[in-house]
Amino acid sequence: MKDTSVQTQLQALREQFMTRLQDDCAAMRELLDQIERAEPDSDRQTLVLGELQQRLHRLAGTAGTFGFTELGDQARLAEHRLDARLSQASSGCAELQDVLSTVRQLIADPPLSSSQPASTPAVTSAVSPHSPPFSILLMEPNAELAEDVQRQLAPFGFTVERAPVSAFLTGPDPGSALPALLFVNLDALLAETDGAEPDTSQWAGSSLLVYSASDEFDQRLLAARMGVEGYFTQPLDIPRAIGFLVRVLDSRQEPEPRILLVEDDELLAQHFSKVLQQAGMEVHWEDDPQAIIETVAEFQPDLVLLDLHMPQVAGDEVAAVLRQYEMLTTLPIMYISAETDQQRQAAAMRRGADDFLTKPVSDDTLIMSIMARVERAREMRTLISRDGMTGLLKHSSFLEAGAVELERSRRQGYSCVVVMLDIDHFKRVNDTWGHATGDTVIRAMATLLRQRLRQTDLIGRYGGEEFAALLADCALADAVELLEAVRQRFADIDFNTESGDAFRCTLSIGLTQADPDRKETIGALIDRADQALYDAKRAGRNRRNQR
Ligand SMILES: Nc1nc2c(ncn2[C@@H]2O[C@H](COP(=O)(O)OP(=O)(O)OP(=O)(O)O)[C@@H](O)[C@H]2O)c(=O)[nH]1
Repeated sequence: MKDTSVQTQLQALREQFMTRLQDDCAAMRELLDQIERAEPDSDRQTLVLGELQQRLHRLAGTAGTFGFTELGDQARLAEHRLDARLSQASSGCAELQDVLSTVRQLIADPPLSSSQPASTPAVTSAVSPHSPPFSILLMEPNAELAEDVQRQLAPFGFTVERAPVSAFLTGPDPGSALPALLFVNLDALLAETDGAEPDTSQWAGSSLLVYSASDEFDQRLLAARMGVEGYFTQPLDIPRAIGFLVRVLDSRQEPEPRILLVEDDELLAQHFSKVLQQAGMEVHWEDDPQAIIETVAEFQPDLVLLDLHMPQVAGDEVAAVLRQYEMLTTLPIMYISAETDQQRQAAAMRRGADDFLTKPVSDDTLIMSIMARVERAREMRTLISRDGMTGLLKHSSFLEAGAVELERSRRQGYSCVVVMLDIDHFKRVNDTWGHATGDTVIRAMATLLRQRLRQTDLIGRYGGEEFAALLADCALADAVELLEAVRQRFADIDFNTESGDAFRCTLSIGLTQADPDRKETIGALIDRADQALYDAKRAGRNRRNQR
């Protein structure tokens, strides 16, 4: 359903554009008069021609966005003709007169009546409708394998239902909620369809993960055409599959994409902001390119959307400055510009950008291009910064992100709590039940932390069975309450082994508060939390201690 208040706001912006157009046309009329009064081929005339070209360029970029496609196209044509005239030293007077009279006609009677209303985004929310706990529907004909997968998923807090493979073709039960994720034996499914590509449309909205005995290209191609998010070969490496599955489900919980928009035209910026916000994104508009570094540090965008032609600093120069910072190497930069010259586009791209969208761009294209980039960048970032087994931040990434968060807490004056957690007598778990079971305990610990802590908290796998967390903007008393619940919940988990035995584990916790007024480093705070953890271990384990 479309959000009518956003539609009304977009319509209001369109009306503002029409009002501004009258002023723009008056300004261009004045420029045309000045050009005619100036000495032909004089510096003065060239200067004013340049100004007129810039105004036409802006009109070409904005008119289409507000639905006035024909006006935008004609402005672009006139801009290109003027550009050609300006890039040659001099050319026929008649040609110039012809362009100028075309512009005069265009602004005297701008083609507004034949316009389409600005397109409205079909995608109204990028946020998944599912909420945790996540449900997984498993379609595996082999009961033993199915039970094994179910058993290994149990400590992660996911609901795992089973269904026959034929249920894939009949679709979800009417009235029942769509599972967050389908985990399907592809070979068994293709046996049901005699090898034909199964129709997945009834499961749209569920993530699809498949496994197969085949690693052939044709089989993988068929899976790609079905839109699967993960493909595993058999025999199934269950811990690896579970790690992937947890990542897919986690990605559904990612915070909304944060888009930094650098655009000097306020009306366009407002239009893009509304369209992206309606699609579930958080948008920060920056009209001063010189403030970009501070804004990036503060807002932490997932993507920068850059206008190319801005009065003070060009978009490609901004991109080049951003790329000077090593930590911003993977930040996606996308231009959105009325520039259609392919050579200029390529030159701008070489300065470190990832994409080029040519204005006018439809709202749907804008949303889909941005979502595709953000999702890909998030996947890459996850691979680089996260531990494959648990999905938590790696040691070095935790320290890096922790330092940034502490800096932010100092600027904004809130306090943070740093926590160290360690599974008790973990060596015994490995020695008694085997390393694979030990891995399951580590994963369960990670999942529990992710479920209990907030999205904004940082959680890292600090060492083998040692975890670190930074709870942002959190009072010590709240942290104590939260971690006490984590400790108790962990002690309640029943771990089942392949041999049918069950066991439980406990956890020791050390925590300390970071005072925003004291400039302590993340390393110093972790040391203090670690000492508190050591005290808890010495005092008998399965307890929490603070310093
Ligand atoms: N299964 C598994 N074990 C790991 C992993 N990383 C580290 N370990 C094991 O974790 C154990 C840690 O043991 P210790 O540091 O001696 O401590 P502990 O047995 O947990 O005892 P306390 O911390 O004193 O309660 C070692 O046996 C490591 O081999 C891992 O990724 N998987």
